[in-house]
Amino acid sequence: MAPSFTSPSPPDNSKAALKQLSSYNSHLLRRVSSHKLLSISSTLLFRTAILLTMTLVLLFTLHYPSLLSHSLSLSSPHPTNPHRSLLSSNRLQSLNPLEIRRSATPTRTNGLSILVTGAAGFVGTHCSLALKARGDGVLGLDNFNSYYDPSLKHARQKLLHKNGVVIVEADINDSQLLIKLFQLVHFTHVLHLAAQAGVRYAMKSPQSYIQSNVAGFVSLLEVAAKNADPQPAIVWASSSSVYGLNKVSPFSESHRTDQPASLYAATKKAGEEIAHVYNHIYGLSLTGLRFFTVYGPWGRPDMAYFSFVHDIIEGKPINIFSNAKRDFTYIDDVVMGCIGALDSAKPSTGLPGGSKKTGPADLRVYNLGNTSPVPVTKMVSIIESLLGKKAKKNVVEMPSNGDVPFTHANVSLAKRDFGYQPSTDLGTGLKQFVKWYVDYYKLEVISKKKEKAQEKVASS
Ligand SMILES: O=C(O)[C@H]1O[C@H](OP(=O)(O)OP(=O)(O)OC[C@H]2O[C@@H](n3ccc(=O)[nH]c3=O)[C@H](O)[C@@H]2O)[C@H](O)[C@@H](O)[C@@H]1O
Repeated sequence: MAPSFTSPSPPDNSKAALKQLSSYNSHLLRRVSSHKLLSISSTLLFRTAILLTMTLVLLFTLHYPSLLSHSLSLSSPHPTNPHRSLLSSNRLQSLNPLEIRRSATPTRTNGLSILVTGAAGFVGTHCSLALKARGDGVLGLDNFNSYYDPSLKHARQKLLHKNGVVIVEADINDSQLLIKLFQLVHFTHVLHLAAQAGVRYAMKSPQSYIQSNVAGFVSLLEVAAKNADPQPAIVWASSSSVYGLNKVSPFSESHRTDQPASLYAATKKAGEEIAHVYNHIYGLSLTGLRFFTVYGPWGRPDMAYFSFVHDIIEGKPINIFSNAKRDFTYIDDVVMGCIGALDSAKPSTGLPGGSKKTGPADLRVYNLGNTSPVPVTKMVSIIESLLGKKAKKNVVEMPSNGDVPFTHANVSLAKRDFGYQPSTDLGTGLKQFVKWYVDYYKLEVISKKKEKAQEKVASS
């Protein structure tokens, strides 16, 4: 009998087998489709993640271009700080365009519109007041740093505010903010006085000099050359200290300035070279003013005459560097010099957007001194007689900390070009300073007394 290949007739449990098979199939199908689903969804997830990342990067770039521009265009020695951009955008939002424009708009025909950097500083305050008083538009900028008591800077700010000058609180390294200011106002001029001052402090805090006097200056020049429309004429504060170890006296602008004695002097000299570059490439009109030991009311507490008055009143000893002489220059004379430099500056010749200049522009440098050096010992005896009190004097050797033994300005160039003629001798100028000092600090004492009296009333 041939083997029968006929399958045995299905057993009776065929239905159960079918059920099993279909359940197996559907299980398989479910596994397959869940695998498919898994791979599809993971692809989707991957793509969505990429899309999301790209969107975020795009949004970030659009929102914070300052991060990129800082790292690309600023030659700041400091690493880019993301907080700075956030700070900048906060400051941008807090700007009041109406107030800014009102402050910067001249009130006389053909008046200038001037951005004064370092407006809460000593020279900045006096210049801003004088410019505003003659009908120019003035907007101040200051970072109110704590190199010396910021309350004095705020008191100067109050004075300026009373006289219609607004100060924007910001750093000159904040290029986004500078750009915004130049968008709001078509400044005809910049009086750039913001700087890290002080000769001897450079040994303690060298980086602050680089940040303000080099990087900050470049930041301002970049914006003035590339973003301002029209490009403003810029007058800025250099220093007598650029003469360094020069022995030829009186100091004239043609003398050598390649031997600075301090980092402060070196950064001011660097500023003069940087000015040359921006004048050469972009046609910025640039005038550097070499100030000679400027003093007067609302002055800087870090300077010798100021601290001597303070210490003599307090009965504290003072150190006098033997044989030191300075061409002390009174603030009102310096203000006249700054205004003369602003008025005589020819316009910049570059086109906005950083295109090359259309012709040569002004590149000038002037001494603003008093032409009459006085020994520091003499300065102290004038203060003693004004205060009616003797100083406790320690006459010591001049320490080697960047100081130079003497300064003496030849100002014939400034006289020729804008009529600069200093007219205040040290005795007259110090008298004005002491008068201010007594008034200013007496008011403080009175207000403290009042405060105490009020506290007593409140506690009783
Ligand atoms: O002409 C300038 O370019 C510079 O003038 C001043 O620098 P400086 O002349 O050193 O002014 P002070 O610090 O007020 O010193 C005045 C004189 O007093 C002397 N001095 C200073 C301090 C001290 O304790 N004792 C002392 O005899 C100094 O040697 C100097 O001869 C400013 O502080 C700088 O910011 C400015 O740029």
